Amino acid sequence: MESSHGSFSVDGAVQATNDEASSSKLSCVKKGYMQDAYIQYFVRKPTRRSPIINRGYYARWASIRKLLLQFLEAGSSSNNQHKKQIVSLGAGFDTLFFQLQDENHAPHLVLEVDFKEVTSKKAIIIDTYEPLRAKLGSNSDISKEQGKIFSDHYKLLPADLRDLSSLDLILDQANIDPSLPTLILAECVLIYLDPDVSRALVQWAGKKFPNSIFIVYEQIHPDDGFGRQMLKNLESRGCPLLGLHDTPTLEAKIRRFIDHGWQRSEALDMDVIYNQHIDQKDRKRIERLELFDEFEEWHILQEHYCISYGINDQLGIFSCFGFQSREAKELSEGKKEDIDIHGRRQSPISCPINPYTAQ
Ligand SMILES: C[S@@+](CC[C@H](N)C(=O)[O-])C[C@H]1O[C@@H](n2cnc3c(N)ncnc32)[C@H](O)[C@@H]1O
Repeated sequence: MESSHGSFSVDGAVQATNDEASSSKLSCVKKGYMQDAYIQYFVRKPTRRSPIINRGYYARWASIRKLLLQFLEAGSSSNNQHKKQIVSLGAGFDTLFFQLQDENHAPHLVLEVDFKEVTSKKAIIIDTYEPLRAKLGSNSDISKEQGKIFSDHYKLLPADLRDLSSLDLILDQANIDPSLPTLILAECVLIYLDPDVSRALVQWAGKKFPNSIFIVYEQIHPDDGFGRQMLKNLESRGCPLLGLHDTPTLEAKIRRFIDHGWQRSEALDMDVIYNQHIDQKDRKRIERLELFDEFEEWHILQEHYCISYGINDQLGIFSCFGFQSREAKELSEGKKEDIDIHGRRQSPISCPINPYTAQ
């Protein structure tokens, strides 16, 4: 089918990146990097990935998981317990909803959005495998042809993210309440969109959700040797990183939020996140899983991925959300020992401390 916005080959190739992501996640799970009882159902031909790819996916999973848990905990100590929502844009075959159900962390509502080609396949798989279908609860309605699932706490709906009016429509269909604390996730998604489109999407979300965190995981630094090669590789596979030149630095990722209506924003590259913000014990555990000698490539690779987030906090529940500010708060409250990655004791710092924080 020809998309109204681009050629079949580009949309088809971008959709195929989801199969690759699922396959890499399964490879990680099989090697013991992380647990996910559900990703197996979404991968037809399991493939073993190299240690560097496995470690990269683990870093991505662990860092997003850390932010996600912060979001789910935010405001829980106050008298007004808020229902929470997750809206995953370009969710692909992500199994987050199913994992959170098992862990008793599931929020009030999870809405996943992707191209219809992807949501139809996801609906078929969920309908086929009982362990997935059972998680939807008894009150569920699956339409495989339309790529739609409606259940009490999980909705899967098709939309093209380039069409904001269709997004408005599906938020209504999914019964999303824009005033509730909402986590918007875009993992390896915005970078495939034209920069005008991703800016419009960021602005749309910022206006729509006054109490929200918008987390973006994607590539950065197109202008060095590694960055140019990364661009070339994806272009040759038919899915160019259309947004990379528009947001080539951490500052640019932050500006995309701040210039489009978000109250606060932070951005960190994955090398920093992996070294400083992922649980050290778990990092040590996964570093023993496979023989690993590609240290130089590893650092370069990680420097070319980043996480940025925008924060809208009308309710005042996200004041210490984020990698740096949250930890700084724990430090200043004496809940945590302030030791850097070299084991040196640091002086106390107050929240927030990220040099890239913009207000
Ligand atoms: C690399 S995959 C990532 C999937 C998932 N977020 C993850 O991290 O595993 C990118 C996903 O974004 C979706 N996507 C890209 N452009 C889109 C658009 N314009 N509308 C809807 N979905 C889109 C693709 O179909 C694909 O499933």
